[in-house]
Amino acid sequence: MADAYVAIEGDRVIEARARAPGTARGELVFTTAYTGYEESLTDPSYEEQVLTFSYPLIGNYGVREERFESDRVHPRAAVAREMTDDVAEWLESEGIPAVDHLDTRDIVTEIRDEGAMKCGIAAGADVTEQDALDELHGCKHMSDHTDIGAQVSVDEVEVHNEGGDGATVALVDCGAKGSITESLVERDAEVHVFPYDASEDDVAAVDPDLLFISNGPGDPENFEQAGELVETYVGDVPLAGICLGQQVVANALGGETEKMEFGHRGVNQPVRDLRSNQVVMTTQNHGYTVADPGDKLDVTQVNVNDDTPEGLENDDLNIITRQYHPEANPGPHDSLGFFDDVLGMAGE
Ligand SMILES: NC(=O)CC[C@H](N)C(=O)O
Repeated sequence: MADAYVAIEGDRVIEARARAPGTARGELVFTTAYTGYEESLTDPSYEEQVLTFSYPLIGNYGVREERFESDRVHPRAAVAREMTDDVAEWLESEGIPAVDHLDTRDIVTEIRDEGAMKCGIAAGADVTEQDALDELHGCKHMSDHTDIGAQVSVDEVEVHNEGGDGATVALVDCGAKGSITESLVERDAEVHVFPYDASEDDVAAVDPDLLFISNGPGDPENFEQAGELVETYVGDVPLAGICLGQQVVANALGGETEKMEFGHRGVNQPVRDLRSNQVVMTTQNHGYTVADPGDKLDVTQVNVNDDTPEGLENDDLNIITRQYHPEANPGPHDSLGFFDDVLGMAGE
């Protein structure tokens, strides 16, 4: 008998097996990644989402903290065809409901047909279908999480590699993956991690060589202050952005973003560089995209599958942004050169 339920839009309820108990709600999305479940589950970009793994077995190489991208699990719940005890126990210890033994192909097909949708989850011995439906009915649209930055950002400035020989980077933490800081520190940068709502004066105090807007959850339009920093510094300081960072930069410089039908999440998204004509395989996790880059930014890279902008640049203003995750955890590592390029703009 089922001891877990997933309720999706249209009030359809799917039966499952509870792997970690509890109730939760969030935007139902899927990733096609076959490795990197620890990285995905600790990626702050998944805040307020319920993550379905389309790969049928999740957890076959254990759970190791060194692969975490932040200090907690961010999706509100996890859904898999089969989840190992390691992962289930980890999620239970984090208080995150998890379910398996359901047809994840069915869920993926539903999302592909109908788009990313709200869902409710109830798992554990005492739950009912109605508990999952109640969660579904209480679920908000992603864009309505207007202060989502506060849920994922540092509260105070953190400095990494103080006194480092390289560039001074102001990284605006909109929900940054830890490996972005690591990639910069590995290249000798002194990284000042700022709260998502840092002011112009906060940033000016460190006299940065590079302003870097991180990845993060939800709608980029809800990160107004980061956009204001971009408007303030454009032309004076080189600018870089990853994922939500690309979207924030585009919005701030006269472009526009929009919600995609179900987004890109996985580790084998092909991206073509329009200048070199080279294709790289990339890690991705986004549900919004740049619909119009505005007149200050050129689209320099596109997704091979659907032509959406994957890279925006302005050589005169020293701006490079990427929609995918060049820090590449869990990989593939094709695009790590991005960090050399952005630090190159900063004079390194
Ligand atoms: N990984 C990210 O930064 C995601 C960006 C944004 N929240 C989106 O879904 O498009």
